[in-house]
Amino acid sequence: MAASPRPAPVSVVVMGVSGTGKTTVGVGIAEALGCDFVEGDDLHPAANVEKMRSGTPLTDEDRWPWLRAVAGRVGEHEAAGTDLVITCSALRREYRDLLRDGHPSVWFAHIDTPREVLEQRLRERKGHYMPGSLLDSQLATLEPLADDEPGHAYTGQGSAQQTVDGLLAELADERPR
Ligand SMILES: Nc1ncnc2c1ncn2[C@@H]1O[C@H](COP(=O)(O)OP(=O)(O)O)[C@@H](O)[C@H]1O
Ligand SMILES: O=C(O)[C@H](O)[C@@H](O)[C@H](O)[C@H](O)COP(=O)(O)O
Repeated sequence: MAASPRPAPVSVVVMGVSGTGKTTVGVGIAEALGCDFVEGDDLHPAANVEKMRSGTPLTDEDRWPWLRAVAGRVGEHEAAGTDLVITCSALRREYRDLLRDGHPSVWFAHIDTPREVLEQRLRERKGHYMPGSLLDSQLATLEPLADDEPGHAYTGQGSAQQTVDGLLAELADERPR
């Protein structure tokens, strides 16, 4: 009997504004899928990190090299045929189009969290370069997923585990493994 074909790999890009839970939830999704997790924040050029640390929002020009680095990681996993979970705010449609270009594995998991919850999380988060003062610009830049983009938006208001489970259920529905 012929072996059943392996499912095509999926690259879950966990997206949304700062403090929405990308890292926390992304780690949980990767554990459930049994795949690699990549922290997209670690792929920023050092100058971007310093800019954010000093309270200045990034521009499109600042973001392009970072987005290309994220896309590069997706490409590596596609070439290896392995699943991946990677965090990347991917705030604008144009950024997501870059990530998806030539990368059919990409599936966006948008964690959508109300502003007041975000403010509290950023106030309480320790040891991160991103100041809460950049939340306004993050929210102003965010363009929600459009209907023709692969992925799903899920509320980040519940527990992290609820968000992990909700996004995994949507993924299973849209990209059966
Ligand atoms: N329900 C929740 N979902 C995700 N993160 C939460 C939740 N409740 C509290 N947090 C906390 O919110 C902060 C921001 O989460 P983080 O994963 O760093 O977000 P992001 O990567 O999107 O900036 C962390 O300190 C995290 O522990
Ligand atoms: O495009 C951007 O403006 C940044 O990439 C930003 O969206 C990202 O969120 C930061 O790297 C902060 O990191 P956290 O999202 O983990 O707070």
